[in-house]
Amino acid sequence: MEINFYKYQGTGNDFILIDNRELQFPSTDYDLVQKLCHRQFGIGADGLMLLERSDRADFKMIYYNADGKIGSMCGNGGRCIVAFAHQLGLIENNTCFEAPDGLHQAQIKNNWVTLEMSDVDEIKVFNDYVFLDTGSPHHVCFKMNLEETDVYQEGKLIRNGAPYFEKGTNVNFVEIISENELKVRTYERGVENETLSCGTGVTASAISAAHLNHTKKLPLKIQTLGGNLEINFFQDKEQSLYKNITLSGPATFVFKGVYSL
Ligand SMILES: N[C@H](CCC[C@H](N)C(=O)O)C(=O)O
Repeated sequence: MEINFYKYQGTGNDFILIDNRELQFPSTDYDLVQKLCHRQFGIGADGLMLLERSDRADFKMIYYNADGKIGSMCGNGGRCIVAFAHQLGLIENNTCFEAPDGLHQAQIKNNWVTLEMSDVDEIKVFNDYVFLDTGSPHHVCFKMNLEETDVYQEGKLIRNGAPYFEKGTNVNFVEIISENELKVRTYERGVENETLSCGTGVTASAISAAHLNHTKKLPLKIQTLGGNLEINFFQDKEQSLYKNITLSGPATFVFKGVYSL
């Protein structure tokens, strides 16, 4: 069997994309997904996405983490699948697609994709961290010096510890740069490592920073190891309600190929 795939990256968060409108991909073969994502034995990626038909939107996004398991929402992946649908000629500049956490509106201009994220109406603030769900679960903590943070070791401990344990969480470390700029580094569950960028993580970090009054202006500009992203939203702080949240940044086609089983 041959698998035609496309490789995309959004600020260095990289994905294998497969056009599965004919449902030819063995979508419950999680070992195969893990193998395809493997950096030494496969194509190599942080995650894999299937583009399928949807009966209520332009297309449907199925997302797997690099460990082969079905993941929750992926923000950079969502931006990349919009660029992929555009490359396939499936959409023009505006789209609405189905993702693990519901319907998403998005816009593409050249290789810049603006993706509307799910509303956030629950933010748990603890002494030394914030927890919220932006389509995927995120633990957010603030650091004075991100360059010196051991994201892998600290992230792994938090991801596997209480109260998350096996189900896990993604873990974000955030440094405030100015009233509308942040630096974010993320340990991703399902990849079980630091990735160069995490879209739902950057979204969670931006909302947490605004919620704690660390930032004052919008849009927020976020630096990740793999490039810059932008976050905007409407904020009703008293209600802990954040809506019309958008994540914007580049989504780039890298190469396509054929994998033989
Ligand atoms: N890289 C992704 C997050 C993937 C979510 C995954 N790590 C999980 O929690 O299942 C992003 O850009 O939002």
